[in-house]
Amino acid sequence: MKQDGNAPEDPVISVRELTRDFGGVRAVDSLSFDVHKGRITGFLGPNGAGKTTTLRMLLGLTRPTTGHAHVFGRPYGSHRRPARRIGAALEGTAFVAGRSGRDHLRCYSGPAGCPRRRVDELLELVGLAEAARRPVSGYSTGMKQRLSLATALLGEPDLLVLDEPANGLDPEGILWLRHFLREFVEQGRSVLLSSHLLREMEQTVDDVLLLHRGRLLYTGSLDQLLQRAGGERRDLESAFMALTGADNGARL
Ligand SMILES: Nc1ncnc2c1ncn2[C@@H]1O[C@H](COP(=O)(O)OP(=O)(O)OP(=O)(O)O)[C@@H](O)[C@H]1O
Repeated sequence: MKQDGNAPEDPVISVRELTRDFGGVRAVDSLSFDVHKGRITGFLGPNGAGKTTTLRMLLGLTRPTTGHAHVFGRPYGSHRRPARRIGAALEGTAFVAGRSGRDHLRCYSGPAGCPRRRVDELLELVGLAEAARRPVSGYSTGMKQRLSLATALLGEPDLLVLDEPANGLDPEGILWLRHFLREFVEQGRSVLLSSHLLREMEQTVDDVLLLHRGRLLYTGSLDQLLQRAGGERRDLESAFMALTGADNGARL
């Protein structure tokens, strides 16, 4: 039976021929891919590859030049209560400097349809309970990442869309994030995360969308990509280099 336009076998995200130009610059070039339920999908590529622009189009924040991006079978903006289905944390989230982490979450809890008591549960979950009453201006980058994640979780979404969630996290934080995301998808939910940190993501993702200069180089499982990479070092960086040509100056 179809639910909200999305049968179990349907992709959680479907992107078709998605393109975005900024003036003369083609930031995203004819992307087509699907993201599947119960998987952690890594949207990977070097700085400037077009990851953030794509995620912004997915979330209805940037208009595509052509093509479309659907979440649960329809554009993000046409969901009645998007935060109940899709939790998003994009880079550069603005926080009101003097506001505490707890008050930040409380402000967003109403629009997300979340009871206020859940705010304290979420602060505990992301490891910010002790810092909850301190102003966000005093938070480290990693603490802000945790707060962004908690904000994305307010609506108890089925899908998390995270832009560079590992940035600013220390090794312990990255390990924590990895475990958290694994538990999240084991509940039948899904994650799309962007990152330029290929080594970190190799330990985290199930599926890979490899992006370079706005174009998709690979879409499929991490295992298949590593198999294809061949060579002595079967890792994501080598696979990326093999797909782009090792001497093309791509910076990771
Ligand atoms: N608002 C904008 N105006 C003009 N150019 C833009 C704009 N947003 C992005 N771009 C350009 O589009 C390209 C892709 O940028 P984007 O931020 O999507 O890449 P990214 O893969 O997310 O990079 P990073 O890992 O550095 O965040 C870059 O060349 C960038 O300069």
